[in-house]
Amino acid sequence: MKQLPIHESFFTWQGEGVHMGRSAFFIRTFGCPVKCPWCDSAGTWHPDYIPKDIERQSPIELAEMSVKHNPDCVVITGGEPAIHDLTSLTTALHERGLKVHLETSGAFPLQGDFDWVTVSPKWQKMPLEENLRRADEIKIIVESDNSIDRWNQAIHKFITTTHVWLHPEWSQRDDPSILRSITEWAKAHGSPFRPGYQLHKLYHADLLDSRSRSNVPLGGNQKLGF
Ligand SMILES: Nc1nc2[nH]cc(C(=O)O)c2c(=O)[nH]1
Ligand code: SF4
Ligand SMILES: [Mg+2]
Repeated sequence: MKQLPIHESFFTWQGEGVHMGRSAFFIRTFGCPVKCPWCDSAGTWHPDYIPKDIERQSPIELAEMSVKHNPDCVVITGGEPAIHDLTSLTTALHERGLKVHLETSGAFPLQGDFDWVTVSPKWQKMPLEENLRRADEIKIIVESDNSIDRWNQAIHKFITTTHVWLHPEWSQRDDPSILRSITEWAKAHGSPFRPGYQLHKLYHADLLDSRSRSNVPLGGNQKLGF
């Protein structure tokens, strides 16, 4: 079976979205062509931050590691996991009775069988309509005061889910006008919009597993040369 380049895998809990707080084994694939200026996983793609020791691992090996922890779900994230064919991995996980969740920008066709799909659209590479329709939840990263309005105009026709999360971009998580724009939108529009947060970061939960690597947040810094 085809091996996948893996940036890291670790046991923690899902820090975001509908499944927030559920125990989760994370598999973070290596590689992302989207290149967001505030990416918080730049070690998966940015030339200045790529670790030297990226391993290729087989779907069976990854599934065996996952099942040892008896997690509520296995989250495949990245990077951009959908640049890889994940069919063998999702099969191997399902054969072990595990629920398989995907975190994706939605810009690439999905290959694999997923129990839950989170699409977080990015301006750098727009999501496919079919992925927006398929999404069980959508996560909008609010990076400026008009982010929500712009995304709503761009994608509202393709939204089928009742969970559209509004997350402050992490480097601006204390910015009052970003936070106010989220609160005001949620109050004015109601469902499907919901203010969200990356709760695992407040807990530093992922770092408690020594197999996790520290986040590399670009924080919108254009000088980092992505
Ligand atoms: N605990 C935890 N929850 C998460 N939910 C989505 C994550 C991601 O990086 O895609 C993430 C992550 O990196 N850690
Ligand atoms: S935020 Fe996600 S889509 Fe954007 S560069 Fe980082 S890994 Fe890629
Ligand atoms: Mg993360």
